[in-house]
Amino acid sequence: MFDVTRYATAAQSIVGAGQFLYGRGWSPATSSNYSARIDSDHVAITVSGRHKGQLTAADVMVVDLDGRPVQSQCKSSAETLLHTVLYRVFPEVGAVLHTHSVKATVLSRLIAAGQALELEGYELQKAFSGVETHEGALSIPVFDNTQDIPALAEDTRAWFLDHPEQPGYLIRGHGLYTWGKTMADCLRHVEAFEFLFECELETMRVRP
Ligand SMILES: CSCCC(=O)C(=O)COP(=O)(O)O
Ligand SMILES: [Zn+2]
Repeated sequence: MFDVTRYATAAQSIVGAGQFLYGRGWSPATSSNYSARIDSDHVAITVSGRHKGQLTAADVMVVDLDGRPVQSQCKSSAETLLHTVLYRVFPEVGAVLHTHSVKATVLSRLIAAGQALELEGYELQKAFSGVETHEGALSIPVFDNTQDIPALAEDTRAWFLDHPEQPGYLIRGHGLYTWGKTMADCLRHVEAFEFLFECELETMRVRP
């Protein structure tokens, strides 16, 4: 059982996130999925296939941390396990956002297999929770795209148990996953990533 008021608050934060992210062009054509924690065992998450710029509370459902629907006949996001694994690894996380921007998609295809996206020397790194200086390096892993979501969820679980300080990851040719204590933190992380992706792509353009 979950608290209905907490569910309604989580659903509203997801609807608002969709309006913002779709408006920025980062969640086109029904892509992306969003979630917000309700309590230690339940997460509100987008129903699969919904238009993220036109979400209402009816497009948000509840799953448990194994990704099973709770009091819903809907099908949750095809990538539900990529969300629930993060809520298990990081008990303090309150929101997870997955986006499909052009820059995340293109940049992820330019990173060689087995390499991470290294972000270093940018003042905007401080937009990530817990980062106090531009002098550190962020190492954003790029996982190969796959339709085997349980296997990808397990890969991300293993990687982030070892690297809990990293704020997100890319899936090659697919998109970005990031998270935060609150939905506001998580939205700030998406924005920061998008700025940094643009900087990296622009650097490659002027200095190939
Ligand atoms: C049209 S995008 C293909 C699926 C995807 O990658 C995505 O993010 C949306 O899937 P969902 O099941 O969450 O709607
Ligand atoms: Zn996706």
